[in-house]
Amino acid sequence: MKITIIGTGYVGLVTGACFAELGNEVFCIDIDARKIELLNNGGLPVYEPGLKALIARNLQAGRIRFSTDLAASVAHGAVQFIAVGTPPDEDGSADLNHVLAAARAIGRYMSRYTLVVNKSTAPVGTAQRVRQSIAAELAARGNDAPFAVVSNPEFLKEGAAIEDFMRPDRIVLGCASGPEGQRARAIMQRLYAPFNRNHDRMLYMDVRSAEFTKYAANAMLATRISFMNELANLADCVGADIEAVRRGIGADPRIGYDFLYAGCGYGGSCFPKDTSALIRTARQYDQPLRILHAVNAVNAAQKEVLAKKMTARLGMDLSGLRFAIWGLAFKPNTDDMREAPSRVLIAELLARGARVTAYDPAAMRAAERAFALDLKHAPDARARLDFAENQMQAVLGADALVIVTEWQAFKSPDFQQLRDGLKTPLIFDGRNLYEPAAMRELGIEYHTIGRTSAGYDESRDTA
Ligand SMILES: NC(=O)C1=CN([C@@H]2O[C@H](COP(=O)(O)OP(=O)(O)OC[C@H]3O[C@@H](n4cnc5c(N)ncnc54)[C@H](O)[C@@H]3O)[C@@H](O)[C@H]2O)C=CC1
Ligand SMILES: O=C(O)[C@H]1O[C@H](OP(=O)(O)OP(=O)(O)OC[C@H]2O[C@@H](n3ccc(=O)[nH]c3=O)[C@H](O)[C@@H]2O)[C@H](O)[C@@H](O)[C@@H]1O
Repeated sequence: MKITIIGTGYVGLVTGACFAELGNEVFCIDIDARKIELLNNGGLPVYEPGLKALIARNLQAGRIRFSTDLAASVAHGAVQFIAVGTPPDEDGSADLNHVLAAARAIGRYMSRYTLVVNKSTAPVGTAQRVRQSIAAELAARGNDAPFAVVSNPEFLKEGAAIEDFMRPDRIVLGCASGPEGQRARAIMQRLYAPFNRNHDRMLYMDVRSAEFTKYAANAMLATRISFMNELANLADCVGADIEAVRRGIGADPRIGYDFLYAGCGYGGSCFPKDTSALIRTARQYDQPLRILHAVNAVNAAQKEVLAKKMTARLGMDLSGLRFAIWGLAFKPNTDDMREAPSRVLIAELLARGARVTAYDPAAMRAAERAFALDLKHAPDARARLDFAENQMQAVLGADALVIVTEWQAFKSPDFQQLRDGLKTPLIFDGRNLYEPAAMRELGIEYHTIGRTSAGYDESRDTA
């Protein structure tokens, strides 16, 4: 099938590359000429495992191409995917400017039946606005080419994007009813057929429900994390081990094990933005989402938890101390620094006078850019932040190690070397990577998120 993808970010690139891999002819377009040039030269604007090779293979086979030429790209596809960003507006709502600009471009250049598929995460009612934008452009040039707009939200995770796309749990498709919807549905069914060989993963629904489903999914996942983070903080107080609790509740199939890891808060471009956008939608309808407000507030506080544990142990004034930070990206296997908990932690440590040496396997360059921005008005603090070439170098002579992202390479380090490298054998772990008992045996003072049970002093209990 001939497919156009508008927007070559995480979602557009993965969607385009995966459809090309299945034999489709894919035309990817972006307004960012630098990105397109990079892609045409074999580069990749994002770090995503496996994506570079997948794109290279399909570029060579002539099944995918990249351009800034809107007219040519719209002329190419019978199916046009919109996969542009929907960043938060100042009031937290989703900014639809990019989506509607893409819609107008389609309306400006299409000349035959076109199926427009919105993959960007956008509030209920967006497909309707996309439809209106296209219709207005068509009318302006007296063209009556037929088209349909469907909603096909994306559920991939960064770091596992290709696997998620190629083996989706479900493919949500929101179509209108009637013959127009039937035609769109048949095309999408054909396009996604290779994903449905063993069992049908397509979930058909009306457009507004599909749009809503995307926000509901992210809100549910964010809620699970904030819920566990609150329980972890309480577990620290009562002397319970949140890991044991996670296993204990996860064994109930009604709860399940996934997305119950306590930590130093969720980040990324999606949970923070999508929960805020849903809250904003609810406010518009005077139907406040009280739980989601709490989810966001808990997450904001959780990003401060590591710094709080550090000041409780080391005092409020951290000047004269140097901390090694392992992990800067908001999660492993990505270089994405958007809303990363490391940004809150490092800003706080620097504000308290500390020096910081940070290391991340993939996000160093992105981090340098992020901190240049965050610390624009604090050159003195910026001067106390540097980056190490590897994880052990960061640790050498540091007063403590702080773990913020759970990269595989941090899970089994040489603990003797780690202990000997640190000036003080002290670890603050925001991702609960190690067994507290093993750390005790090694003579390392180990602070976790909700795992202090073994060191709990029962004499603290009141009658
Ligand atoms: N990043 C992720 O893991 C996921 C993101 N989403 C959603 O997918 C959408 C896209 O997200 P990302 O790929 O992360 O965004 P991104 O910011 O990485 O990429 C968006 C791209 O769209 C381009 N663009 C903007 N306006 C354009 C226009 N008028 N014409 C052509 N290109 C244009 C930008 O230059 C940029 O390259 C968002 O709504 C996001 O919430 C959904 C699931 C997963
Ligand atoms: O809409 C989106 O863009 C995407 O948002 C998330 O994907 P992503 O943000 O890439 O990454 P996640 O793996 O969900 O992690 C998000 C954050 O939650 C944190 N997290 C995750 C799981 C957990 O148990 N505990 C926890 O603290 C991670 O450290 C990370 O900071 C969703 O998982 C995807 O399904 C969705 O498509």
